[in-house]
Parts: sequence; structure tokens; C-alpha cells
Amino acid sequence: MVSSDDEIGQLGEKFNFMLEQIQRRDTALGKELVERKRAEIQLDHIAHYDSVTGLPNRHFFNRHTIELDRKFNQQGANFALLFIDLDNFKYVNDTFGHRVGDLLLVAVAERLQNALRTRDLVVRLGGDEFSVLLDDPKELELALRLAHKMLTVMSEPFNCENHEFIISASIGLAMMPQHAGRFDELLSCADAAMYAAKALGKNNVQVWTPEMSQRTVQRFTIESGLRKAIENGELEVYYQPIMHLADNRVAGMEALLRWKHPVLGFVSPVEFIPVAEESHLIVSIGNWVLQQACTQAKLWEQRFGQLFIAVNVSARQFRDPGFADNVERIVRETGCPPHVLELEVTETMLMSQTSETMKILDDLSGRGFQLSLDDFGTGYSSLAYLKRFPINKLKIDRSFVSDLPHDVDDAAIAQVIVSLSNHMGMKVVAEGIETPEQADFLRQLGCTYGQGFLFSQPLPAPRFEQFAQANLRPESASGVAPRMGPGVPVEIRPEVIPCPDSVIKHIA
Ligand SMILES: Nc1nc2c(ncn2[C@@H]2O[C@H](COP(=O)(O)O[C@H]3[C@@H](O)[C@H](n4cnc5c(=O)[nH]c(N)nc54)O[C@@H]3COP(=O)(O)O)[C@@H](O)[C@H]2O)c(=O)[nH]1
Repeated sequence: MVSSDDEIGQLGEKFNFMLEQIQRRDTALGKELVERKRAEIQLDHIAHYDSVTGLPNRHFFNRHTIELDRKFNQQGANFALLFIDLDNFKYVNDTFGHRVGDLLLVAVAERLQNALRTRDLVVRLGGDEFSVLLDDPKELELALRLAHKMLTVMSEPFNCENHEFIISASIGLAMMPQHAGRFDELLSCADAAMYAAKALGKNNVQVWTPEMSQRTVQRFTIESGLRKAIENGELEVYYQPIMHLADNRVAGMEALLRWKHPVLGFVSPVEFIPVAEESHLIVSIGNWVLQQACTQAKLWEQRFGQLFIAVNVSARQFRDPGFADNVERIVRETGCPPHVLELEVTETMLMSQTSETMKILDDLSGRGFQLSLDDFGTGYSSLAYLKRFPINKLKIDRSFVSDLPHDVDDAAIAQVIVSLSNHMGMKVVAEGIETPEQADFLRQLGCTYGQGFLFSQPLPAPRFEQFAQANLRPESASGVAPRMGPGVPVEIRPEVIPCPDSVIKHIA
């Protein structure tokens, strides 16, 4: 009870003080709530938007498609999904660093957004993968037109930090309801179609078909199988002889990987090498092949004298920062002389980022390894590069050999490649020789080496030994006379068939 004015005054003051405290706490609470809300919005943004490009990310896409699935079930609507994967983006990151890679991604995101209507949704799914959800495209033709527009906008050069990049994309297209009844299905259809676009040489658009999804399942089977293939002992290196064309004697061999899958049986390298490349497994598999090939080369050096051994190097291995050190370690551990080892790279691998490529090639060459240019003639490489790169050998692609000697264009190409390599001090190997006529024609051109089914298929190591014993130059084994084996697997006709006049005229 309040008994005097003073007491009332004191009480009043206390009351006012409490009121102030409450108001202050209210304000602080209000501020805290605002902060908390802001933090929630920020967290939501971080969780659902990509920090590099600012585009919605995969989580956003998943949440959004749950709503769209509901809309689709209630009202029915058309959707088209483009799955866009940039071609060879990894090279940009590896060569110019992630900062430049990020700038390029930002520029790509801007281009995609600018080329579309505001109601279409562009999402960065991760890495170099984007998706575009076209709202109600009415028909496939319109979606396809937009997909091609995406390719066109991407084909214009990008400029990031004074570097000009010309990139391309592989695009998969799937429609709802034609191809899928739910958005998760739509995404996997578009993904499978994108893989089909990659398999067809990149820089194109593919519309989903059921076979593409079967291939995706197969691809996953291959990838998961490959992960265990080395430890399960399912991989084996075969060796295809490479012959001196002058006398049809063994000069060396190419190591070619074989995989026997426990269920699928023999899987062709044409199928599993690209999967190994995409999944990065090629680095460990490639090291394993090098290890096997160098071990074998060392053993055969003691037995047959020096035969060179060519090993295929994939683009991803070649650009791996530890590649040269790894090769050096392997030759040291196996005792294989470095100059016996030939690393086969393809023209397409050398055509991009030439200054970086030059450094890698110089490094490998400086460590004493031979470098051979595989599939020569298919990659439209500049002859100027050829002069600058430390290449020791050219391999004429099989496609120029198969129609020899009758196809005058192929004959002229083979002639030019042989004379070019002779002038530049390089050796030359013709691949895919299947007939004696092809061998004779190439021999007459002055081509040093030949490889192909005429001489032998790729062979497991014990059968290669038999072949080598039967087809070795007498002086090859340093001081050791070659032990002649039980027989030559493939008959080699020694006589020379004259080059047709028409071909000689054409070449002249
Ligand atoms: N990065 C790696 N790539 C590898 C490795 N092992 C193989 N490969 C690559 O896979 C592709 C297919 O190889 P493969 O099925 O082994 O085919 C080779 C030969 O069998 C074939 N060949 C040889 N002679 C003939 C012939 O007369 N006719 C004919 N139709 N085919 C023939 O050519 C393939 C060798 O080609 P190349 O490498 O260009 O010399 C192939 O691209 C391999 O490179 C590996 O370990 N790593």
C-alpha cells in the first residue's frame, strides 16, 4: 500500500524504470527477431542458391519440382527440361585456376538467363552442369529450338581476365508428360540424353529416347564395376606388335587394356575408357597400365633386346599435375629404360591450351620419354604446333589406311604424313594394316613401322612372347640369339606389290 506522496513518487519512478526496461527488452527482442529472420533468409539463400553464379541450385530445383509435381497432377501442364553440361570445362579450371573457372561460370549463367524468358528457370546443378526448365513449351519443336539457341549463345567467345575462351555444351532434352510422369524421372531422362550428346561428339542437343536410359544404367554398371576391377584382378594388358615394315620384324608393341567383367564378359575399351575418364578413375587405371607395361618391357628387354612400348595416355591423365612424376617413379621402380617408353597422346589433346600443353610435353620429353602422336590426321592439328612440340613419332590413323592403296585421297594423305615426318625427323607408324597390299604400299612410301591385324591382334603377354620369338630381328637381342617359337600366329607375305600408277600420279 502507498502511504505518502514520496512513496508514490518513488513507486512511480520504479514503475517508469520497469516500463523502460520492458520497452528496451521488447525493442531488443524485436531486433533479435528481425536478425533471426534475416539469418534464416540468408541461410535459406545459401542453401538454395549457388554462391558463384547466384542461380538457384539443385536443392532449390528439388523443392521447386515438388510443387510443380503437385501442379502437374492437379492441372496438367507441359514442361521441358534441358540438361546442359559444358564441354571440357575441367581444362579451364585445371589450366587457369578456379577463379577464372568461376568467372566463366558466371558469364555462362548470365548468357543462359539472357537468352530465356523470365518464367523459364535456370539452375546450376553443380560443377559445370546447368538445367533449364521451360515452362509450358507447348511442343517439342519449340523446346528444341530453344536448346539450339543455348548452343548458339554458348558458342560466342567468352572473355575472362583477358583470356578468351571458346567453349561448347552438350544438351539433353526431355519433356513432361511425353517422356516422364514425374520431375525426378524428367531429370534423369534429360541427364541420359545429355550423356548421349557427349557420346555423339559433344556440342549438340539430343532428345531423350528409352535406349538412352538403358545406356545410362549400363554406364553406371561399368563405372561401379571399374572401381573394383583392379583389386578383383579383372584387368589385363594385351600387347599388339608393331613391326618394322622394311622386314616385317617386331620393333615394339602397344599396350592395350582389356577388362573381363564377371557378368558382362569382355567389355571393350571403347566403352569403358570414356567412363573411366569421366569418373577420374582413368588416373589410377592408367598408372596401373603403365606399371604393368613397364614391368613387361623390362622383362622383354632382357629376353628380346630393346623393343619400344607404347602406352595410351588419356587427356585427364595427361593434365593430372602428378602425371610426369608418376611415370618417372614407375620407370625407376620397374627398371624400364625411359627412352623405351612411348607415351601416346592424341591430336585433340594437344590442340587446346597450347602453352600449358607445351610445358607438359617438354617436361615429359626432358625426362627422357618418347612422345607419339596417335590417330594423326583426324584432329586437324596445325602443322605449326607439330613443329613446336617435342613429338618423336606420328601414328597415321586407321581411317586413312583402310582404303589403301586404291583410295587416291587416302594415298595422298599417307604420302604427305610419311614425307612430313621424314622431313621433321620423326618416325611414323601406320595403324590398322589389315592387308598385304596396304603394308606394301606403306613400305614403298617409306613408312617405318606398321601395326594391324595383318601382323597380329593385340595378344596377352605369353602369346606376345611367342610372336616376338618368331618374328624378332636376328640382331635384336643384345648378344642373345632369339629363341624361335613354335610358329608365327599370322602369315606375313614377304613379296612387294607395286604401287598402282594412278596412286603415284595422284601423289605426284
Ligand atoms: N587411355 C587409354 N586408352 C586405351 C587403353 N587401352 C586401349 N585404349 C583405347 O581404347 C580404344 C580401343 O582400343 P582397342 O579396342 O584395344 O583397339 C585397338 C586395336 O585393337 C585396334 N586395332 C589395331 N589394329 C587394327 C586393325 O588392323 N584393324 C582394326 N579394325 N583395329 C585395329 O586399334 C586400337 C588401337 O588404337 P590406337 O590406340 O589408336 O593405336 C583405342 O582408342 C585405344 O587407344 C589404355 O590403357 N589407356
